Order: sequence, then C-alpha cells, then structure tokens
Amino acid sequence: MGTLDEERRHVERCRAGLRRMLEGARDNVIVGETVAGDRYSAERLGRHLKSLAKELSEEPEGPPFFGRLDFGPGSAEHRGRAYHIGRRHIAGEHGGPPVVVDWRAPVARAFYRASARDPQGVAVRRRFGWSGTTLTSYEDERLDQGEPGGQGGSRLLAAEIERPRVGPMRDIVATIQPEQDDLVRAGLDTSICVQGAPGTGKTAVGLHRAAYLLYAHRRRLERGGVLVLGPNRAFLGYISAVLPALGEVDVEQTTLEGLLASVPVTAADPEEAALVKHDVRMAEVLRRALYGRVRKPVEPVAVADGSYRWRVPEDELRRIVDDTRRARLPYGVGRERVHAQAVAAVRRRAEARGVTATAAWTRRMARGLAPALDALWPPVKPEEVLYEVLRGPCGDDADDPARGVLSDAERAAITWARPPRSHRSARWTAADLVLLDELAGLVERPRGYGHVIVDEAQDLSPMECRAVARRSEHGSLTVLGDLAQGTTPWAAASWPERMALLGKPEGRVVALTTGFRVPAAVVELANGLLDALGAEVPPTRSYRSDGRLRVTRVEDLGKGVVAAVREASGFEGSIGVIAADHGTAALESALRDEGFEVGGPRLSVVPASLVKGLEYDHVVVAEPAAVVEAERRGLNRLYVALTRAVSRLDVVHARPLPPQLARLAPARQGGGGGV
Ligand SMILES: Nc1ncnc2c1ncn2[C@@H]1O[C@H](COP(=O)(O)OP(=O)(O)OP(=O)(O)O)[C@@H](O)[C@H]1O
Repeated sequence: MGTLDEERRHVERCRAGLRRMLEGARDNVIVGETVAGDRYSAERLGRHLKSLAKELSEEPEGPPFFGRLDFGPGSAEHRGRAYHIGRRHIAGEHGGPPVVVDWRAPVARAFYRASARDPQGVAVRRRFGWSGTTLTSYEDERLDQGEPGGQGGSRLLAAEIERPRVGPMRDIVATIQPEQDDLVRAGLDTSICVQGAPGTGKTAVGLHRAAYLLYAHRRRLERGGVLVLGPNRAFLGYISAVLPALGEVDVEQTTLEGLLASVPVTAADPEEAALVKHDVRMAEVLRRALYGRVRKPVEPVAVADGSYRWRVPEDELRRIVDDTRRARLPYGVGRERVHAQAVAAVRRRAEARGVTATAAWTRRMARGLAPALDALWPPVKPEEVLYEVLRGPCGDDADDPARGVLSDAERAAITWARPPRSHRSARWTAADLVLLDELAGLVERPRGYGHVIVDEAQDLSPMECRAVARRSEHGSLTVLGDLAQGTTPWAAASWPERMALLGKPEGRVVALTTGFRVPAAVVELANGLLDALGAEVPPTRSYRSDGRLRVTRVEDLGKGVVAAVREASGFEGSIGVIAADHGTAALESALRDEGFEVGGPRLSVVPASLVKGLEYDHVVVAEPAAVVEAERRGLNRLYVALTRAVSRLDVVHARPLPPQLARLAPARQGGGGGV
C-alpha cells in the first residue's frame, strides 16, 4: 500500500508513459503513411494514429487515474496485484504491465461493483482526490475488513456529486454507481430502456454506455457505428464534451430532425394535423399510397430485337408483379426484381430460339423493356407520394389511401387547404419530415447503426419511433427517458408500448431512482407533482442532503427575478433563469438593464421548451403559472423546469402559483419563504 508520495511517484510514471505513447504514436503516423498496403488502409490507419496522437498531445496533463484496486487472496486471477484505474490505458515501460488500466477493461469492473458484502476479491478500493493536476489526497475502503459497505460513505464521491456546475456536462467515470454500471456494461446485443427521474444519470449512463461499447466491441461497431439522438441543439452542445473526454470521437450525435432532414422545414402544422401525422396509422396510409402506384398488368410487354419481337405475356407479367408484392421487399428492390425477372423471361424465350444472350444483348433488352415496366412499377420520390397524400383525393374517394384508416375529420386535418402546384413547391413541416422518412424507408432501407442511444425518448411519437427502429433494425438500442417529463402531445404513457414501436419489444425496462442532481428539498417538491402528472413512475430519492428551495411572491416579476439573480451571483456555479418561452425576452432585458451579462458562461435565460436535459447550479423559475398555461402538457414542462437545479431553486411569481404547486409550496409574500 502506497503513501501519498508513492502515489505521486506513480503519477510521474504515468506522465512518462503518456510521453512514450505520444512519441510512439507520432512515429507511427509517419511510418503508417508509408507502409500501409493501399490508400484506403493508409487513410484509416493514418486517421486512427493521428487522432490518437492528437488526443494524447491535447490532454497529457489531466489526472491520469482516479482509483486503484488492490486484490487480496480472495481473487484467483489478480491475487496480490494492484491496478490504477483511469480514463485511458497507459502502457508500462519496456512492455511491462500497464501503469493505468482503462475504466472499461474487465478488471476495472470491480471498482464499481465491489462492496464489503461482495468484495469480488478486492482487499482495498482507493479513490484519489485531485486539485487540477495535483494529487492531493486519497481515501481507502478496506473491503476485506467489511468497511464501509457499498460506495455510499465516500467523502470524495459526495464532493464530486455536490460540486458546483459550470460549462458543459462532465464524465462520471470516477463515480459510476453499481446500478448505473450494470446498464453501462450491458452487452451489445441487449436493448435496454432506462426510466429515470430527473438527475438520476440517464444521459450520463447513455454516453458512458456508448464509450463502453466502442471499447468492448470496436470491431463489430466499426461498420455500423454508434448514433446518439438528443432532443435539441442546446442539449447536444451540453453533452458534446463527454465522449471526447472518454477518448471516443467516432460517435454521431444529432437530433431526430437533423437525422431526417431530407428537405428544409419551412412550415408548421396546427396541432390537430401534427397529431394525425405522428399517429402510427400513417404508416399504413403511406404504404397504400406508395403501392397504389403499382399497376396490374393488363397487356403483354414487348421488346424489338432485330427482326424478332420478344414478348412477356400478360399472365406471366402478372405473376412476376404479384410475387414481388408478396415478397414485401423495399419498393425500390421490388422494382429491380420486376425488371430483372421480365428480362429473364425474354432471355429464356430468345435462348430457346438459339439466340446467344450476351451481357450487351441483355442490357439492350433491359433498356427496351424499361418504359413499359416503369409504367407498371414506377420509379418514385417520397416527396411525390406525400404530395399526393396531403393534396387529398382527386375525384374518386375510393382511391384515397387514407380511406378506412383515418376518420373524415383526421383526413381533413392533414389535407392542404390550398395545395401547392407540385411537390417541388410544397412547404414541408417537421412532421412531414417524419412521413418522408417513412416513405424513403419503404422505398429503400436506410443506413443502419450498430447501436443507437435515444435520449428524452418519452417525447418520441409513434412515427418517430419507427424512424429510429429502421436505423437499429440489425443493431441494439439504449432508450433513455422519463414518462413524467413527456411534453409532446404524443408523449409515451408506457415503455413496453414504445419499445415495441422501436422494434425491440423484448428490451428490458430498468428504473433508476437515485437522483444525483437535484437536492432533497426539490426532489420532495417534484415527487409531490407526480400524482398530478398521471405518470406511473417511481418517486426519486436524492443522493444530496444539501441544497435550498425558496418560493417568493413578488409585485413585479422582472424585479423579483433580478433580485434572485443578484443573490445567486454571490455563490459559485452557473445560474439559469427559466420562463415560459414568450416571457424570456422581457426578463433578459430586465437583467441587462441591471448590468448582468446574459448568455455568458455564468448566467443564461432559457425558454422552458429548451431546458430539457440541462442543469444549472442555481435555477430561478419565473412565473410557473405562465409555464403551465403555455401548452397542453404545461405541468409536465413545469416539472422539467423545477428539476434543473443542482444546488438552489428559486421559484419567483407575481401571479398565483398553479394549484398543483401551491398545494406543495405555500408561498410567502415579499421576502420569500423556504419550504
Ligand atoms: N454516478 C454519478 N456520479 C457523479 N455524478 C453523477 C452520477 N450520475 C449522475 N451524475 C450527475 O448528475 C447529473 C444528472 O445526470 P443526467 O443529466 O445524466 O441525468 P438525467 O437522468 O439524464 O436527467 P434528466 O432527466 O433531467 O435529463 C449530471 O450532472 C451528472 O453528471
């Protein structure tokens, strides 16, 4: 067992190891550029080595490790060995054992899982405290002596969780909890759904799972890749630093709208139209609209070949088309198959008459048959098909693909009042993107991913779930969400139903119930709202006993918010003022008038609709009644807003509180009152 000095010497060994790795990587970049067999592998190898060299040179100074495991006689494999655990592997000298083991390596697992009750062969678990890059302290748990039982008692752990927040999200590798680790290290073939109250670490778990899977299954994931879907750009900005900090840069991070952006969005739907467009029955409407283009053959097709004229008779053609429809291939593949089979039918006849079917001859026949076959199974663009659906039936209602699927009122809701002249001049909405994607997916299978992580998944509509399912058909899913935080009109009411729509009905649903963000007083308030939200989710318990909640009734909202922000500025950490979307501009100018810098690293004024997934050290929720009134699921939105606080929450209101909140938080006039 080392002393602090010995551990500091180990830090030096790590720095030397990193320097060696960096030099090696740089040499390899030079060698790699000259030795790789072909251009493709040269490029791949070069990219890999360069990114390794860049990574190593950019952050050689961070803490090289955060923990250490000393195995006792109870471990068959590692008896008497000690391992330092860090964000990345650091090689030892002269091919000796590594000086730091990657947190994702199998041996590191015990760091997160071992407890006094189940020490897993570990005699001592050590956690290190750092101040910047200086090692300042360590803390030991003698698991072999039954001390202290689980990870709950650690001072370093508590300090990490309670630290003030500024800037983007950070990784949690040093303090992953056993139930989180279980999810992070679930196998690549396992799809899971994590139901977690605000601040239970869903997003953190999802991102660490991405890093873990890339480490443990790099080969399998190299082709498909990993995709992380978040609710909006602000959220993506907030989480963007986590994966690079873990050494993972090859993960695509985007929003669903970004993923589906085949055309620009230049219009908005009224809610009744959006509701129908996001309904799963639209899949059937679109399928019918697309296959409604396929014609039944009513005459033979023929192709001229010198003095011959080859024919494919009507009944044979009909069989080809019917069999292809039954095969349920993507529309585009079906089209190719009809062409290929018609050409094969012609070739059989020609060969029977002694013609030698060369490749050039076959191509000529295919070209000759194409116009007639295109009339039977036409080429399509998704925009053309959707244009026809939204324009509504022309003439005969019997041809309407929505007939018998949508009610008359639903049909009317999605039909354009003034149809554009063609699909080229159509102005598409966000919901139309989802429909265009469904059509594109019917025509041709989209690119799939090896693993897809969907955050805030409770807000996905059934049609959006299908878009995600198409991209993870041959891969697995991590679905993260909270039914109580659903704010879209189509928000999920149950996870098994959503997992089925996402194509993984077998996916395990796991609940996380320990909150690492929100202080106990705020958790209590949030738990009190759950009944009114009607979401069937377990209440949370907070890991944190610190923190403050204050509800203040004021005469003038702007002045009240300014006063709260002024007081918050006296503390360390970020400040977020959250208000109904239409109320943010006035608060921003009230704060600017008082000399506050809004939008800098310290203070943000955020519309309630964009605050999902984010957190601030000090949160001021301004006028809850306005947040609730602004939308149909306004109370859920308020629940999201109230649960963004890491240390202190101020609720400031000039109007009466919404009754569901008033019941829980009796306000005091003027100077404010604690709850
Ligand atoms: N094991 C942990 N150790 C330290 N901090 C943690 C741990 N788990 C979560 N956190 C921290 O708690 C905060 C909340 O985590 P995260 O944003 O992942 O929660 P969430 O469940 O996605 O919340 P929400 O539903 O509100 O989006 C973050 O600051 C995260 O770093």
